[in-house]
Amino acid sequence: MPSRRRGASTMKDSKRSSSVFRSLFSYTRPHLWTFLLVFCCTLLAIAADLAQPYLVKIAIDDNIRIGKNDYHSLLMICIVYLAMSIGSFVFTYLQNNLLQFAGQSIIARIRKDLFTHISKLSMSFFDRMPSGSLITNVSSDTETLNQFFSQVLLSVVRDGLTLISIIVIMFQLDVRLTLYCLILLPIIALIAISFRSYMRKTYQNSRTALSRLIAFAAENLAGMSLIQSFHQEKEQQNRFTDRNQVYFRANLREIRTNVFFNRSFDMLSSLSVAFVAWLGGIAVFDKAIEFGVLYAFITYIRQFFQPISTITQQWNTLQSTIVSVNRIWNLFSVQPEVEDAEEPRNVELSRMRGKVDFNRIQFGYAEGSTVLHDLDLHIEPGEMIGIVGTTGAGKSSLISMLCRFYDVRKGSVTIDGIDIRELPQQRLHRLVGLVQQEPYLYSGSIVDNVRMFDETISREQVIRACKFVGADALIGRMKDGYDTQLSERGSGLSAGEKQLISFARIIVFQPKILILDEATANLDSYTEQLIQRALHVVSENRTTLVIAHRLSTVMQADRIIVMSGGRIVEQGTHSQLLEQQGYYEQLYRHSRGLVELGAG
Ligand SMILES: Nc1ncnc2c1ncn2[C@@H]1O[C@H](COP(=O)(O)OP(=O)(O)OP(=O)(O)O)[C@@H](O)[C@H]1O
Repeated sequence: MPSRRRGASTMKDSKRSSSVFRSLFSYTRPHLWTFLLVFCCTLLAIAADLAQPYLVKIAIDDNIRIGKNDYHSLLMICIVYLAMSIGSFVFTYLQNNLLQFAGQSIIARIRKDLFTHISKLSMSFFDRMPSGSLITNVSSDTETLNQFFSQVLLSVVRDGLTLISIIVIMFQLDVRLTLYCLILLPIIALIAISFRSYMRKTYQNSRTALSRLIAFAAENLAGMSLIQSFHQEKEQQNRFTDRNQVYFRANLREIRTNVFFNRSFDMLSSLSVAFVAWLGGIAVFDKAIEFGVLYAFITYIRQFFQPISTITQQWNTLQSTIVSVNRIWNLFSVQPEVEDAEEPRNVELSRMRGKVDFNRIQFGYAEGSTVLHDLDLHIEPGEMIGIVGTTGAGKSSLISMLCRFYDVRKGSVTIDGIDIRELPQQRLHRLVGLVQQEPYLYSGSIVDNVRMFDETISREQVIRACKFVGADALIGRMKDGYDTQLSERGSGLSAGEKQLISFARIIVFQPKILILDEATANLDSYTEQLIQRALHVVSENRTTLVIAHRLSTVMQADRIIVMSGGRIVEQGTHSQLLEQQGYYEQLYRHSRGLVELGAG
């Protein structure tokens, strides 16, 4: 029964939308007084606006036409008219500013909460969610919400009230003429409704074309080095031009539709003025109404179309607000898969020794697939473990278990006998330090990058750490030394330089357990020596796990773990493993170019 199903899903959608909007309004609660003030300002601004034609009507009918030559009253009316204009200006100014203040404060709060929420989510979430889409959530979706407060809400209140007030005043001026004018209402509604859906389509088309264009540009900028090295500039320019053209055309169509809609309303407005002038003119000839009434009527009928046109146009913004709010609340409703225990164990970090045990763990990223099989590994405090294995063997997955980026499916990971699920994650991450293959540097100074923006760590501590790992000389050569500002992702620094800075981070944060993921891959031999020395320094008195493709990196390790297909297949020192003449020995010989892996 498709129709019944559609009905049910529509009900579900509308229930969801209403609950989403309820959550949105919970953000508005602290600003209720501001909104009340905005409402009062709006009322006063509308009153001041609408009083003006009425004042002219009084001037015409009660002063000018009768020929009383009552200069005093006329002057008073002019002064009140002027006061109304100033009042309208002041109240509209206040209304706009207050509303913008409340709207921007709400959006800033939502943006902050959203960022905080996202940063607490588990790695499995980031595996599923492309970062481009998250950027859209944090930036443009919240901006659309802002439009809701600054445009839609304002329009509904201001234009809705204006419309009602105009109708009331028109009825008060002349019932018959008002009723004639209201005949136009169905025509207006028909035009508004038919334009509304067309405008929505053109709006959506142009938004889609724009986001495709942005996504394409972002992807290309990120991969520019690859494009240039493959001489693909021309091809990419052509592809960009195609997308640019699509957006250009979609945008023009949207603008054309808007202009056509606005002009149609203007025409309708002129038509109704002609209509009122004709009917009202006859009524004035017949002395059924006064001339001033006709003047006020014509002015009001002109003002009548403006709010309808604005409200109709806000419909699009309201639609995109609903989409954005839904997207934002979808994100808010995602719960982290890895969570702190209800009553986490509070351990003294300085007392931890760094004994690590993987107790028969099993893990897989997706249901039905297993990446780590019943893996058992016990590491003594201060021991240096090298982890080797071919691509996809499960090395990084094993490390992710210790960092608790994911939770094990079976078994447990313990540090000094404590299950890491019982530790607060914040403590765990102070206990376990990770240096990735491509260390991530943020835009900011070197000092801030080393202390990860933690102001409790002093500049002196940072400098000491950099000296300790041998990064001091390199930083000294930079333009502003430790205050050198790094750009996004630390571009401008070599891989080795980034690596040294990330080692300094480790020294500053003093984790008891250190993980190095391919830290010395892709380095020239001089930098590698530098890094090896730094590695030696930082791993002292720390339990260290080093993942390496190049066996030379881990030959000095206390123990080498050889992984294959998510299992530990061999372990021992370099010489013990060579003696065994097993898988490690094959890897070793392969790495020295003696045999092909798997041959024989
Ligand atoms: N985020 C993920 N989502 C789904 N599957 C993943 C994810 N990360 C890794 N895998 C899969 O898990 C298996 C083990 O991958 P893992 O990255 O742990 O291997 P690795 O030994 O570290 O490999 P490499 O040396 O290439 O980094 C692979 O089959 C891989 O495709």
